[in-house]
Amino acid sequence: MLQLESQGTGTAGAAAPATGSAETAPVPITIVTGFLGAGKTTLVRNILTADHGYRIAVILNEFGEDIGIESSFVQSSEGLKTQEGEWVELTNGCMCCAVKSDFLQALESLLERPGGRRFDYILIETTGLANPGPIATALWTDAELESRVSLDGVVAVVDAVNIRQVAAGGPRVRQLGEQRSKGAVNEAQLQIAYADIVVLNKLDLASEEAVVRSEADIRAINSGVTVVRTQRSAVDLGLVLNRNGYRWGRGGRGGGRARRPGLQQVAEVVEAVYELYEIVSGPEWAAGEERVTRVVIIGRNLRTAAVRASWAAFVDTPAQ
Ligand SMILES: Nc1nc2c(ncn2[C@@H]2O[C@H](COP(=O)(O)OP(=O)(O)OP(=O)(O)O)[C@@H](O)[C@H]2O)c(=O)[nH]1
Repeated sequence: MLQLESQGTGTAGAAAPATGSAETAPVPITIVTGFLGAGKTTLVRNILTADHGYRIAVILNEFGEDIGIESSFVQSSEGLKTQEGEWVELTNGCMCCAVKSDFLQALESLLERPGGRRFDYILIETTGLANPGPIATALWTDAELESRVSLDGVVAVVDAVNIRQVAAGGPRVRQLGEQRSKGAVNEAQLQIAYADIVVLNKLDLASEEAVVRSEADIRAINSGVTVVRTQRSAVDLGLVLNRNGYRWGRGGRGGGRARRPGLQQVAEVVEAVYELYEIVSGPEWAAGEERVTRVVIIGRNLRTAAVRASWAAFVDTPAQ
């Protein structure tokens, strides 16, 4: 069943800055990912220029040799120039920094700027070929950083026209179907798999049939993800910021639910994709219902005997 949310143009509905938050509260981070040319920078620019009152810092995570494209967006929109690794202040108080590799260093330099004002929000824009998993993981493997920032969510921008194939000046390359060496998963799939929300962009260029097909492709990878249709990445910012999706601590996604006393009788569902996991409270156990733990593992070329043996060793009881 499709669960879709249509979105018009405009960025109305931007989330207001958290009120009364302590100066020491962790700064939320949203990772903006998506395949080459999907509309990531357009989304980041929309967020930076929307009337939300946030003081936002953006880290453009550039792994390639050429950092010209993203920094030119800083220059053209604000008339500023930036060197790699240098923070540039925009006219509305937001900051921008392009880094080739070590975004953690950029994050630390941002948090430790002497006399620097505190930021309400941090965006990390990945390159189109990035796997967002290690970036998210790095945020919770750095114990020092973890206390000062918190991963709020992962937004994947998807090009509704080219999600299946790119025909730019060469052989037609299928973004999702592109074959990789044995065991490797392509980045377009990983970006969708890690996402809390998919911004399905370029609706002006895609037929309704292509959009519906794209939505089905997305759901096949990440069935529970929120999909928002956009043109020019114009999305209600309330949907992408402050999702509070990782409230359960290391790597956990809580779906915004907090554990409360008195709810211990509910079943918990843990859904994990690579390093990230989501914990969602299910319904209460019914009277007399057998309380069992089930583990469902989905993957390719799984060796059942090895998985069972590994599980049995882990729990120290025979697997059933
Ligand atoms: N027609 C159309 N063009 C769009 C839309 N969204 C973005 N674009 C254009 O698509 C191009 C790529 O957009 P970007 O926002 O730079 O995409 P990106 O994902 O940051 O690209 P890379 O950083 O190169 O991977 C730009 O020329 C945008 O103006 C849209 O909804 N419709």
